[in-house]
Amino acid sequence: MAEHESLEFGKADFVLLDNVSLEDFMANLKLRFEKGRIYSYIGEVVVSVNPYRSMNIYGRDTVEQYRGRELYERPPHLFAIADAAYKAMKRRNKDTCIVISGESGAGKTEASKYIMQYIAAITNPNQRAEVER
Ligand SMILES: Nc1ncnc2c1ncn2[C@@H]1O[C@H](COP(=O)(O)OP(=O)(O)OP(=O)(O)O)[C@@H](O)[C@H]1O
Repeated sequence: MAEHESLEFGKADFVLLDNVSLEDFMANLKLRFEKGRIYSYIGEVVVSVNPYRSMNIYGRDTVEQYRGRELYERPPHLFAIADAAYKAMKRRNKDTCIVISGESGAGKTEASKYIMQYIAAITNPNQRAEVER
């Protein structure tokens, strides 16, 4: 069983909840957060909880785990969404967007920075200069 499927960390995707109620949603979110899992999915949407502490989950090694993978192959992460958007953009040759929503202080700006960092890391050096610009 993959690490992110282990029940020890709660359900990685809220669509797998047996009973969809606010109580069960919050209990799963809390369990995951307490185990250091700040990201979860609702299908193709990432739910993020602001950890307010530095997490060692955005490094080069993590980038490599997500590069070119499908969404459900790895534990929920912003990098999985970034990769899916990048792949969709290349496949369709059309602009793509990622919608980030949440209340003030939820971590939207940080999330957008990690997404851009990921895109910069996986594009080739010529494109990277343009992404960084
Ligand atoms: N992934 C993260 N890891 C660690 N700390 C984080 C993370 N995301 C947010 N934070 C912390 O929370 C603070 C607020 O996050 P951020 O500025 O991204 O919120 P925001 O949703 O853009 O807020 P606003 O809507 O008010 O601009 C950051 O300065 C940082 O300290």
